[in-house]
Amino acid sequence: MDAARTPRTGLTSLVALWPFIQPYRRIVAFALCALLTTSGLTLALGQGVRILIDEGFISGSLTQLNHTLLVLLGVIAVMALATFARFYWVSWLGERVTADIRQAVFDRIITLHPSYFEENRSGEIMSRLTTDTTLLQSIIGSSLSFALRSLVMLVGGLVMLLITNLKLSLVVFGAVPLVLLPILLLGRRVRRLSRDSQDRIADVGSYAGEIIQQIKTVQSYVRQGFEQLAFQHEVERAFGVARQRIRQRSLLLATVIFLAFTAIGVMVWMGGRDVINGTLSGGELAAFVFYAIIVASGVATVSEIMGELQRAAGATERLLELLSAESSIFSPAEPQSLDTSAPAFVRFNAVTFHYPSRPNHTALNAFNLVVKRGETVALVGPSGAGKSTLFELLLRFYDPQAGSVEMLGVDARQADVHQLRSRIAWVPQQPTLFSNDVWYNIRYGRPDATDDEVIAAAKAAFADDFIQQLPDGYSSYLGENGVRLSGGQKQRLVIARAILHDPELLLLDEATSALDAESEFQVQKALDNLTRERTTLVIAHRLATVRNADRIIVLQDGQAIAEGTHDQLLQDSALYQRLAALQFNDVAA
Ligand SMILES: Nc1ncnc2c1ncn2[C@@H]1O[C@H](COP(=O)(O)OP(=O)(O)OP(=O)(O)O)[C@@H](O)[C@H]1O
Repeated sequence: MDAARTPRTGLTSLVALWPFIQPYRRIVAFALCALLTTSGLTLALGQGVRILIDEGFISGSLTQLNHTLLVLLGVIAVMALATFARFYWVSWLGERVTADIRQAVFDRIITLHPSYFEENRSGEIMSRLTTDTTLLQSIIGSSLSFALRSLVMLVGGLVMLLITNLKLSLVVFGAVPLVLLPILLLGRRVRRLSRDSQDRIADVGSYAGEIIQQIKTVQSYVRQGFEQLAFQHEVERAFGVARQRIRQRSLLLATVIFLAFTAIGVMVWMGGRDVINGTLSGGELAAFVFYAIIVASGVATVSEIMGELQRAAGATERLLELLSAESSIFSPAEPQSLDTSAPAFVRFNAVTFHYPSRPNHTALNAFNLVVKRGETVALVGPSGAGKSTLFELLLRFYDPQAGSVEMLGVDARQADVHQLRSRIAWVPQQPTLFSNDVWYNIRYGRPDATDDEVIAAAKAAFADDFIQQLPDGYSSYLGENGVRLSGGQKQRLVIARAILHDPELLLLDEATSALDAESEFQVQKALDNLTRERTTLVIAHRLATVRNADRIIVLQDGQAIAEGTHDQLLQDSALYQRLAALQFNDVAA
């Protein structure tokens, strides 16, 4: 995602995480108690050190020494327990909240209108779902608790410093602005670079994702070398930004440590003079140094974690962007119910439509069509005529800019989207299979179907035979998008899926890729079973299909320019004649 497109709201965007943390308030409270306990006890250790030195060593009392050590051991044991509780619950919180965020983001993505994914690369969205959420997990699950603990220790340490010795404390306080100034200056730069760094990593991910998906094309054109170089470029760009970021952070860290420990050195030197003069006890100086170190490391940790928090703020922003994306396709509050007795199953009323990404290119132009129940209508036309677009509108992936698409007497925009889509089965030109087994893939449109029903559907799609021959039959894993099947087999599987789904309206985009005669024959038989007695709109690429259709619509430039049967159109339409000769190899044409 473009860094410039999202506003940088800084750490305040972390506040937006609260709704996700809020359900676990009790655990937060519990973790905070544990955190306060460990911090408090660590601070108390300083007093232990003082007593140990002043009353144990200096007074030379062995019993006092033993006694002090026992108390100390008790404190250490409680501290260990509280640390366990703090670590466990804080990490738990990180994992839990991240899991919830992932789910919320996915829940949102899956309902978004398809054109959203034309504007945003899927790799980027995936990167948000994985990289950004993982970052949040490490922040909520550890950095935040470190930061809180350091902050508590910092404040507590400062108070204890004041109590222990006022004069020396002033030295420490004098050093604080010196330490804070570089943090503020460098921290801002770290934040900007963090966001850039995340963006570059998302680029790397989406680049690799695309290449892996297209691996066969890449290898067939022997473009591995080129892709390696191109990927290297992406990786190096990401590394370049990351290097700048870590350089700034290292600089930040080194500056802070140098300044903080210089201040401690000066302080020890001054304190040492007071001990020599007898105005300060050895134990007091030791306790003071102890607190000063706590304060210094507190400042260092907080400054380091500031960088982390900035990154988390960036990640949160990116996730929130996704979470607040609104689908432009949704059901009305009170949807009209479909009229199952309506004579026209589908009706396009003067539909004019352009894809959101191409506002100047009309895909459908005042298009009219009525499809009666039970009718099979074939769509024919040159490439880009708008045939697939009709399907996309019927499935309500998009809404037309003018006119209306009606199903069973109701404008698609007034109907319940789920109800509308559940009456349709869409068989796209490229069969889509999920990386799962045959059962899962055939059942996709009707998850509650029994095994027998699945097998019956496979038989009707002439797929049962080849499925039986797969290594594990119906339980065979098909690989990503069914890479382990032939083109004709994939087609028959998706036909089986549609048969099982048993829709009232079938939208069929016949495959153009040529199958061998035997495969073709099998697919054709499967399709016959699928389209029988069903309202069907088919983008036709086969002679048999146009011959069997009740009506053929010839499309050109988003308009229906002719209509009739195959024989009529061969007489009347020059365009149809040409298409028939080319696409259907119809010698009569
Ligand atoms: N997602 C999209 N975004 C932008 N424009 C699109 C999109 N899909 C299709 N188009 C454009 O809309 C017009 C109609 O496309 P459509 O896919 O409906 O044609 P088609 O008749 O199905 O063609 P083909 O037979 O080649 O599949 C074309 O000019 C195409 O470039």
